[in-house]
Formats: sequence, structure tokens, C-alpha cells
Amino acid sequence: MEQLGCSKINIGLSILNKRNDGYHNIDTIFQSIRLSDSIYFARHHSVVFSGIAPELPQYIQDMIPYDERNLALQAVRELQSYTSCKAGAAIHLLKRVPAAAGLGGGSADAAAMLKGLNKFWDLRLTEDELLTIGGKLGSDVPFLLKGGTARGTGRGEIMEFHESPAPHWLLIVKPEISVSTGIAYNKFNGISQFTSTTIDHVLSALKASDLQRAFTVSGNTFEELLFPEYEELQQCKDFFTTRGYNTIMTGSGPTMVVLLDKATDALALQEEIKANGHNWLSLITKTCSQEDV
Ligand SMILES: C[C@](O)(CO)[C@H](O)COP(=O)(O)OP(=O)(O)OC[C@H]1O[C@@H](n2ccc(N)nc2=O)[C@H](O)[C@@H]1O
Ligand SMILES: Nc1ncnc2c1ncn2[C@@H]1O[C@H](COP(=O)(O)OP(=O)(O)OP(=O)(O)O)[C@@H](O)[C@H]1O
Repeated sequence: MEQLGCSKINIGLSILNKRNDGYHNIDTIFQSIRLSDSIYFARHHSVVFSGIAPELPQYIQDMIPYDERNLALQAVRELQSYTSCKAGAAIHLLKRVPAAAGLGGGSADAAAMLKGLNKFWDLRLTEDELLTIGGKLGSDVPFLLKGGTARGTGRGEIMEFHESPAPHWLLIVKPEISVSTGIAYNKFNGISQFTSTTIDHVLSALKASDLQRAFTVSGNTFEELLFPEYEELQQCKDFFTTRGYNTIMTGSGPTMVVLLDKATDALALQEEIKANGHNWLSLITKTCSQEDV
């Protein structure tokens, strides 16, 4: 049995304030994208876990541990302790989503593991139970369990779902910079030009099915926090905006999301990235809706 774990982009993200539990309240628009990892389940007498990421560059492969530190295996452990299930499974994770990219890759695997094992072991957990278990594993996991298009508040787990825009082609571009999510959040000093009003504007553009406008009016507090320190991020964004493409950073970065008019634009941009000597990883994907997740 195969279970897909679709990743996400954030179309706008405002950090509102720091909470007493160490997390930050945010206001964001989550949007599922087709780019996904696969988890394969086969019958086995005990739980064994393995994984590979052959399509990703070596420096990203080196970041992903296939042991108890892997969020997907942590999802297995959470399910085992919640249900006391003693069943086995041979579980294999095939990663295609770049790690530490702001695409929610590890969280997508955790979500896929919860949904996959719920079916494979016939656990019959309700969606609410999965959302509660998912929330323990990471702030992005509840959205990734459901997918589609949602406004996320709280630490991201309070979700208000909306109709997804028609599928749009995207070029996902990741510079070779890694900043951990926790460290990026710690740079927040209480002030951002992007507020819930920014996210209101994104949402009204989405309601009008105008993804171009949604990108134009969106903003991400993490851009304010990271661009001054990592010049290459501004350079990467400018590379696409100066060529006329609406471009936003997703999550806590460093990945840029370039909104395309047509898939062939991606091939031309990939050629230009190479011709300009940039070592950015770029992948073509599409936005998708809850039915695809
Ligand atoms: C940047 C986003 O991807 C936007 O969707 C998420 O907010 C991050 O979600 P995530 O990777 O699932 O993050 P978690 O694993 O829950 O938290 C990692 C670390 O990020 C910080 N964190 C995360 C989410 C949040 N709303 N406030 C935070 O301050 C905390 O220091 C936490 O220890
Ligand atoms: N299944 C997994 N896939 C990728 N990374 C994982 C996984 N499990 C644990 N990790 C660790 O988590 C780190 C962050 O990777 P992940 O892909 O989840 O980040 P992200 O896309 O930036 O997440 P977010 O957008 O939720 O902040 C990696 O550097 C890696 O060490």
C-alpha cells in the first residue's frame, strides 16, 4: 500500500506575537501542492523503517535521518502509544520534498504516516483523533492531514478551510541555505509590517480565484527576518520578480515559490538559473485541492 504526503506552501505568513509556551501565534494561508513524498507499507512481523531520497541533492540527503529522529517514525510511535497496537509493518519512505525548505516535508510525512497506518492497521481512528495526535508532532501536521487551502491561526493548527484556486503551475526554488524553523522564529522581535490585514487581502484575492493578486498582496514576516542576514535570498527573489514573475518565500524559508502562467515557463527559467551560475534546486509542481491530498 502507498500513501502520499503532499507538501505545502504558505501564501503569506504573519507572525503576530510570541506565546508563553515558546511558540508564536501566526496568521497564514496554507496551500497544498502536488510535490509529495511516498510511504510504502508491507506486512511484517515487527515495525521496521527505512527511507531514501535519491532525487534530492546530496547535501539535503545528508540532513535526513531514517531513525527515531525522523518525524515519520515519531508518528508511528505516537500511534503505537495512543492505540497500544502491537502490529508490525515494513515501512519505506521515499522522499522527493526538499528538507528544511519551508515546504513542511517532515510534517507531510508524519501526516501521511498517521493516515496510512490508520488504514493499514485498520485502527479506525477518527479525523479528530488524528488531528490531535498530529498536533503533538508539529504545528504544520494538522493542516497537512487535511490539505487543500486554509487560513491557519494559533500556532497553525486552528484552520478555516476555503475553496482551492484552480491548479496553477509553480516553480519551487531552494537556495543552498539552511535555517532551522526554531532559530528563524527566534529572530522575531515583536514587529512586522505584515499583519492579519495582509492575510485578509490574500484571502479575498483567493476568494476571487485570483492567485496572481494573492501573491502580489501577500507578505511573509520571515522574509523581513532572514533577508537582511542572507543576501542570496533577496537576490533569489529578485531574479524572478525582475523577470515579471510573482514570487514569495514559503514558511520559514529559504524556498521561493514562483507563480507561472504555463509549465513551459519553468523550463526557460531553469535554463536561466543554470546559465547565471546559481546552485539553486528547482522543481516544477502545481497547486492542488483537498480531493487530491
Ligand atoms: C513556518 C511554518 O512551516 C509555517 O507553516 C510552521 O509555523 C512551522 O511548523 P513546524 O515545522 O511544524 O514547527 P514545529 O515542529 O511545531 O516547531 C519547531 C519550532 O518552531 C517554533 N515555532 C513553530 C511554530 C510556531 N507557530 N511558532 C514557533 O515558535 C518553535 O520554536 C518550535 O520549537
Ligand atoms: N521525514 C523527514 N523528512 C525531512 N526531514 C526530517 C524528517 N524527519 C526529521 N527531519 C528533520 O527535520 C528537519 C526539517 O525538515 P522539514 O522538511 O520538516 O522542514 P521544513 O520543510 O522547513 O518544515 P516546516 O515548513 O514545517 O518548517 C530536517 O533538517 C531533518 O533533520
